[in-house]
Amino acid sequence: MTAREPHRRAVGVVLAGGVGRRIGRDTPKQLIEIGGRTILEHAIAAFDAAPEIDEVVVMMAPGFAEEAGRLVARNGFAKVGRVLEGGASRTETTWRALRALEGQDCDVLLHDAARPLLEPRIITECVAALRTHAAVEVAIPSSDTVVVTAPGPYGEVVSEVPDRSRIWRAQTPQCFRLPVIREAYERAFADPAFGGRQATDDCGVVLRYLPDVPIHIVPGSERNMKVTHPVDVLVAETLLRLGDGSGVPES
Ligand SMILES: Nc1ccn([C@@H]2O[C@H](COP(=O)(O)OP(=O)(O)OP(=O)(O)O)[C@@H](O)[C@H]2O)c(=O)n1
Ligand SMILES: C[C@](O)(CO)[C@H](O)COP(=O)(O)O
Repeated sequence: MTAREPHRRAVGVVLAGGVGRRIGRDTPKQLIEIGGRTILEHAIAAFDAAPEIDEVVVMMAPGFAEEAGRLVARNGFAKVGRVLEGGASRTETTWRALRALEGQDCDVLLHDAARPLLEPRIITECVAALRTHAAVEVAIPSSDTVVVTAPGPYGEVVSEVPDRSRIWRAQTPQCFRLPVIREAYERAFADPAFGGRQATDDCGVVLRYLPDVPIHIVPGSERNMKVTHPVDVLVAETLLRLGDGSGVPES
């Protein structure tokens, strides 16, 4: 019989500090309803219902924290300890969340509120992976070929076609032991070369500032798509209606 591992606290951070410019509505895209609930509520619900998660922190777009608090209360999300305002970019919102967790010894799962269809399986596998890895990326193999460009005489030209078998599409949650992601962000924000340069994801910050930390991959899913453009609202609604047992393959 193996000794029982001590329980490490796991905190789900729902990043909802954006305004959804690419969707182009009057209110942030995370307040759009799909299947009778806002995108934000779907994202919070995934963590609130997960047995592996101890606490949920919601980072909301400035001016909408009260609205988020109302949605939390309406649903009775018992694990949501704090609803805080986000920053001017996803990177800054993440940094604010990490500072709010100061002093805690926990794992953090940083999730885009814009991904409302996160499956329990992914949360379970991420928390399990954090027992043996300090950094975890959820990703799916790219089904498109990706091309790299370089400036040409009349605009960008294709300069490279990387081997697709090594190209993945990153999703969220991006998961870390708190001291590791804090250290990476601290170094990033202390680096004048990073100032203003916005990382597109959190694993990228770890890779750049703590290159010796291996980043483990947990398989994501096509369902865990990000609502970015207007058409994505229709896709998310359809996937939600089809449900988990729809035969829509996970990846
Ligand atoms: N200042 C910001 C910007 C983004 N996000 C969050 O990061 C996730 C991924 O960002 P994205 O899809 O780009 O959302 P928006 O920034 O809202 O969209 P857009 O770029 O079209 O304005 C979203 O859940 C978004 O709310 C955040 O917490 N704080
Ligand atoms: C973190 C992310 O969701 C991984 O795919 C993505 O990079 C966020 O990008 P966005 O431009 O902030 O939507």
